[in-house]
Amino acid sequence: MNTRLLLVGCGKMGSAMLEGWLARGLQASNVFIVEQTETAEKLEAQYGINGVPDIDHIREDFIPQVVLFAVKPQVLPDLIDSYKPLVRAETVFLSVAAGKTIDFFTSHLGEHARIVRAMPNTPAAVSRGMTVMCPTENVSIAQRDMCQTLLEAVGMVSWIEDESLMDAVTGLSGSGPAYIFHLVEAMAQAGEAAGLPADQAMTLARQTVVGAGFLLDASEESAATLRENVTSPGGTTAAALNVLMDPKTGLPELMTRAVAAARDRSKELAG
Ligand SMILES: NC(=O)C1=CN([C@@H]2O[C@H](COP(=O)(O)OP(=O)(O)OC[C@H]3O[C@@H](n4cnc5c(N)ncnc54)[C@H](OP(=O)(O)O)[C@@H]3O)[C@@H](O)[C@H]2O)C=CC1
Ligand SMILES: O=C(O)[C@@H]1CCC=N1
Repeated sequence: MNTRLLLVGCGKMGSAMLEGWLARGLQASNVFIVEQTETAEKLEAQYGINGVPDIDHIREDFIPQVVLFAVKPQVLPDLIDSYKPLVRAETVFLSVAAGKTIDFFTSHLGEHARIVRAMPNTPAAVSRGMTVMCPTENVSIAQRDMCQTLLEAVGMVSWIEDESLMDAVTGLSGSGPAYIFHLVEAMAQAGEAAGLPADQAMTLARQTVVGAGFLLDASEESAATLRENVTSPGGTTAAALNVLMDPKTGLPELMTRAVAAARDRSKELAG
């Protein structure tokens, strides 16, 4: 947790990771954050971290080991070239931007730049994230280990060699937390439709998803077995699952389309 880190963009995903790292002992003095002026000032007040409005304001003797791009993919083309002076063997560029390919980074930063394309998710804020990473060949073992340590501090890490899978990763675990939050909304809405008061329906939906998540985490059983444990033959759950598991109109079909839509959007964001 002593990595010298330059965090470019500290919005929802950047701050989710940062909060996880600070909770794990990342030293604020080892971090610079590039953000719009007002946000930089707020972050400085909130975390005691050096916040600067652009790369030109970084202390000259600050040589980052990791430059983490956590800005929207759409703004990356405008700012990426200004980071070229930071290219050196000891610096790895870690991007979490959806869709932005390794080719995009090498075309702007040059072939010598060491790049790791990553896809985390927001549960990183509570150290329960899922991050998948894909490195360029020139990323050293030590640099891979450094990225692994950073991201492992905020959840689980997995590496892939085939970069083309990053779009599917984005569609599943990158965007996935939103599907679960929407499930809570849908369950609450359904509870209301079944006759419960709105606030009670939301409490029940929320706690059911939280409880099921904890059970999944604590148990060594598969998701299928945990589902079966709830399902009495001829009972209420079976009646609901007949609807949810319908091969034509059920959740698997709907989820397949949702993940494919996210995957396809990730491909488009490559630009
Ligand atoms: N949110 C998520 O669940 C996940 C997001 N990602 C990826 O993370 C990246 C960030 O997404 P997210 O955090 O949701 O987006 P946000 O808009 O919340 O965060 C981006 C931040 O970057 C700031 N910013 C804009 N321009 C610059 C600049 N030139 N220099 C420095 N900072 C700048 C924005 O400031 P301002 O708002 O003032 O413009 C904002 O605070 C995206 O590429 C996304 O694909 C990956 C996995 C999950
Ligand atoms: O919605 C997005 O584009 C980003 C990438 C994954 C999650 N959020």
